[in-house]
Amino acid sequence: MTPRPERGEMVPMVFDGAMVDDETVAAQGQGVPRLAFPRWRAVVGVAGDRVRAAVRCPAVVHARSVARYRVRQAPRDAVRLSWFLVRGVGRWGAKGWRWASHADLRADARAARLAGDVQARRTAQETIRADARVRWARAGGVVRRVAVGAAVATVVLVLLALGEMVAGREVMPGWLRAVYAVRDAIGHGVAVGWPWVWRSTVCALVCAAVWEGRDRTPGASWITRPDRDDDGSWVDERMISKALAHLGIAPLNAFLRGGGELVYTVPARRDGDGTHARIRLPLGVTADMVCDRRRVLAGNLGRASLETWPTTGEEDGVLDLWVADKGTLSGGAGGWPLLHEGTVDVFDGVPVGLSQRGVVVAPPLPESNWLIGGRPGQGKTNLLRVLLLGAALDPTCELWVFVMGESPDFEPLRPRLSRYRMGLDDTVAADAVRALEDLCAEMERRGRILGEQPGRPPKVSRRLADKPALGLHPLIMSIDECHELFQHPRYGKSAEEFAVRLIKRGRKYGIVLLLATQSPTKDSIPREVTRNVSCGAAFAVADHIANDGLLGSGRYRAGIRATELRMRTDRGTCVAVGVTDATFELVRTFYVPFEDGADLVTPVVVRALEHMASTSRTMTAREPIPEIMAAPVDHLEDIHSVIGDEPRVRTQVVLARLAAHNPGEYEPWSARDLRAALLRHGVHSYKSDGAMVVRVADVVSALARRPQAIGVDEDAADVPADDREAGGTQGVIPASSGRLSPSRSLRKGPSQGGPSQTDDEPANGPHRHLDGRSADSLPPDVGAS
Ligand SMILES: Nc1ncnc2c1ncn2[C@@H]1O[C@H](COP(=O)(O)OP(=O)(O)OP(=O)(O)O)[C@@H](O)[C@H]1O
Repeated sequence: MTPRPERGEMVPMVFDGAMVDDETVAAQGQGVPRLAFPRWRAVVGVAGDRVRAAVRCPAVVHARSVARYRVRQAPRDAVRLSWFLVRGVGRWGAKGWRWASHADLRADARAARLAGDVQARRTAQETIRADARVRWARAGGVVRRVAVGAAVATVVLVLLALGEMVAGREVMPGWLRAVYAVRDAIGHGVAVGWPWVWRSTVCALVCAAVWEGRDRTPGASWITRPDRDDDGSWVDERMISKALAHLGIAPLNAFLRGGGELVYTVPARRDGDGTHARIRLPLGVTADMVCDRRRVLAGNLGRASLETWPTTGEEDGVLDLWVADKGTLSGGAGGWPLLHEGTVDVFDGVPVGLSQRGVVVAPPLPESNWLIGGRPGQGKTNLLRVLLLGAALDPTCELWVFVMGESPDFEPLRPRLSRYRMGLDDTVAADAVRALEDLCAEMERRGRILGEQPGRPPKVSRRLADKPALGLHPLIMSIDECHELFQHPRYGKSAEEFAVRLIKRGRKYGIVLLLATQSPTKDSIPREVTRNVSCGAAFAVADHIANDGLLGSGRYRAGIRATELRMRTDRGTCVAVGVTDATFELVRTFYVPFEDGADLVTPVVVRALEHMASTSRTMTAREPIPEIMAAPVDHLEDIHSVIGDEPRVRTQVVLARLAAHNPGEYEPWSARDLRAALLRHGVHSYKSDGAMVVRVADVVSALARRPQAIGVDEDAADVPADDREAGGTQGVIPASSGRLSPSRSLRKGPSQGGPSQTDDEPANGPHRHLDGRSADSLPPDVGAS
């Protein structure tokens, strides 16, 4: 008995055990089987792995699933085949009866009688009679030929038999013996082959009857199709027809129920990572009716909605269907092919992503303008950055970037940009509009230069772009969050006007506009812009308005829908039009990270700059021409001129006259703007007869008081530096563009709040002088010289 432990004393617990010595251990060890042939086991293991891999390969898995399915379905198939046989014989009977009774012609005659069409009825009856006569004549001819043939054969056989009876074959001449040999061979062949002939005839008839009685419902199948629980289900015409038959479209259902068969103008065939088919739909059915039921169609085909793309073909009644292989669209596009090496020719194309077919989408930049949009955080900026990085790797491209918001997304590109502004303040909008205006002027210049070239080439080509003296290099301007610019109360209208001009006409001149927005509605992006851009890229959007705003009107109805893209899940994937010859592409964009400390953009920019430094084919090899600046507007002078000699004028009248005098500048002005402009010069407005007025004497004395510094914006001069609107990020000239000559300002700096030079700007900085004049890399107007 175990003694009871004292309270608090530690006692070891024993569960079970036995004492063993070394000999016992050695003896037990001998009983354990040892690995006699480890190498053999390794060989068997490798072979086993190979067999397992082969068994798991898709073709074998597919074959196994078909075989399993067939075995499962065998009893059902036997019953169905019997039923087909009976139904086939029945159908033959019915056909025979219709033929014998001239049922089709009689139906025509009946229809003509009901319609009261005597002539048609008479024609049908005559046709029946003539048909019957021809038939009997033909049957008589056949019977006659058979009877004559049988009689001749019988006579020949009887004569041969008699001849053989009267005289033995031995005495017959050689040729006659040969005739008897042929007769015997034929007789023998018939005796041996007859049981097989009738058996195979019966088999053929049964097969033909089963075929005749087969199920003709669309998608009906009983030979090779496994059911949908097979995870490798594929798409063929039968599956498509079956899926279409269950969409709930009444005219389509009626057509298929009536035994109609859909016409596949392009039969289902492999197309990239999916299957493509083109189907002519029956009367009363249009492709957009199918597009509207896309989710049901996807479900019927066993695919996700994003994997099923029904679109309108070349006619409304033609359905273009592309179905992705299961799961192929869920992976990203992978790394950008130019991330670590390579250069770009923008005339050949910039790789931006993979299409639904798994091929690289690389649209050329010249002759196109882009509108990129979608809900926040879906990858617009990344796509814009990829396009710009691609262009940066072409040393002949000049890049301008404007970001209408506080966002560092394009900071790493800065050294490669000729103009760069970022920020929310008005000066950024002002500079963006000025850049658009400059591009319009540049477009005119390029038009002249092209006209002077031998053969008057219609557009800028690679060859012309490579001639530095002409200054026809690709000029790419990008505006991120462009809705902010187009909706700007002061600059929006001018921005719209210039942008529309550029989009409509810049195409030929190597000038490209890249616009990105979160808000592609008709209020935020001018209609003329959405209508005329050639490339639209829509990431996940909320509704058909945004969809059509980006991709062009009617696209949603035609089934080209970015509304199907899911927020977050499909981040980086967009529906794009105009980027290839196809009606649309589902592009999984390449991702070049610039976030959370990861920056793969900078190395590409460094590479681009190094490439520019090492080649003579750069846009900076040309002589620059200065930025064409907006003419300064002298508000006080303008106010004075519209007041004229009147002692005092109501502010509303001053505003109206100013708007008439310079609509671009003053149309957006409100009474508050006018008051602020006057106050900057110490001029107050007063109330007189219940209305606010401006007195001419005050304006004249303010004019006399103000400094006469030439080239200094007097508004800015009146305002203490600290009170001025914070300037956005200044534009910079690429580091490698040190050859730029000093600017030759055509006009004076901006009218108000022009960006001031900041201390932290790089030495080669924006090259913008304090008087608002700046250099840029546009070439000189050689056409004018
Ligand atoms: N092609 C892509 N592949 C993988 N992830 C991507 C891709 N494009 C974008 N993303 C992810 O989506 C995030 C948002 O991307 P991006 O900033 O380009 O979106 P956005 O639409 O411009 O957003 P916002 O409208 O807020 O500016 C990125 O930080 C990145 O994580």
